[in-house]
Amino acid sequence: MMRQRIQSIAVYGAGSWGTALALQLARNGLDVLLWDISPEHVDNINRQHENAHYLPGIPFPDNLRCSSDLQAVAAFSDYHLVVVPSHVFRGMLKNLAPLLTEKDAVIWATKGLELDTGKLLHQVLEEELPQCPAYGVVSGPTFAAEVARGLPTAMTVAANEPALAQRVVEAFSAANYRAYISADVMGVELGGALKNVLAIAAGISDGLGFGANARVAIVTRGLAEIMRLGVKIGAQPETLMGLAGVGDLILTCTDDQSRNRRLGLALGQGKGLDEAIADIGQAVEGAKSALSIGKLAEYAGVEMPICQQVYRILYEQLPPRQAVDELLSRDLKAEF
Ligand SMILES: NC(=O)C1=CN([C@@H]2O[C@H](COP(=O)(O)OP(=O)(O)OC[C@H]3O[C@@H](n4cnc5c(N)ncnc54)[C@H](OP(=O)(O)O)[C@@H]3O)[C@@H](O)[C@H]2O)C=CC1
Ligand SMILES: O=C(CO)COP(=O)(O)O
Repeated sequence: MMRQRIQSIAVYGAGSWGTALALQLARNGLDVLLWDISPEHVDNINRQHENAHYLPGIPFPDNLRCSSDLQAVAAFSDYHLVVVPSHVFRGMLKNLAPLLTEKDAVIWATKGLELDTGKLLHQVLEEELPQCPAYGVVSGPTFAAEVARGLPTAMTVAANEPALAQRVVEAFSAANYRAYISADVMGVELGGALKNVLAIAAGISDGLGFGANARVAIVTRGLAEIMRLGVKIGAQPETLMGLAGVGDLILTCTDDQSRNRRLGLALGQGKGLDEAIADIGQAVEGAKSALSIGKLAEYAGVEMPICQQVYRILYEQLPPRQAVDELLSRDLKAEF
């Protein structure tokens, strides 16, 4: 299908990431309407011309506005970027379903799996929005605060229609921002979901006071888990070795801006799960994905020992130090 350059876009979720992406698109000249579920949050944003709660000190340009009127936002553009946390992804699409038609293209930046089913988000989208055949996902090593400040960033855009990927890449790309085209929707979304669980593992290791060797062992053996599952369910290995795979894995396992890594640090230092998540006060997707990855791994018939230990620490009260001992005492085997 021929697609014109994207001139306007509706963005759903005025949290850190939805706002940062909306800023990037607006600075590139698109008309952007940002939706949030909370009318109070929307009022504050429109009054202050910034998202003081999630990204303080970053002014909104005039072509970025905010609304809590879902019907008006959905009617604003034929392009829809969903950036709500994964546990409300299906509900968001259900609410959008009566408002969208086949002319609408849906892109998401959410990283995670569906909580109860372990489904990938493109599967949820196909179930909830069968009338929207064109869809895609954006992902990569992209901390919201850095994107909001205009710092150099690269990411991957995968879509089931090449012209859509091309137009979304153009919409985001600028002197400070480089987006790459991909056709591997599954690989891009899987990389983004799995790295969050592994970032919790890296944080736990650092929280326990283990060193650089342990952290990088987790990154590398974590990548082996991502590759094993990804290749088994049909992702392209190159995608998992790219920005949305190993790139994002390294970023979130090694930098304290990551909320998933910070959850791990807190657990390793002896904090409880609920307290640690409350202290962070934002989406910590890995805590949810740790629950659903087990289902996907079981379905695919692959072993994911690090992800499994994270699950047991979070939900079966396994002491972090014992989890590490168990990982180190597994049967010796070939690396690949
Ligand atoms: N932050 C980052 O650097 C990056 C985040 N991501 C991904 O983006 C997704 C969103 O994360 P992020 O923006 O960081 O999270 P935040 O915690 O910063 O914001 C969450 C957003 O979701 C909204 N929300 C909460 N509940 C609902 C609901 N029931 N219906 C609709 N909206 C709801 C919140 O609204 P309210 O504030 O009004 O409660 C808020 O706008 C996650 O999947 C994350 O992994 C991906 C790349 C980078
Ligand atoms: O996905 C992210 C960066 O690419 C953000 O990571 P956290 O959700 O761990 O903060």
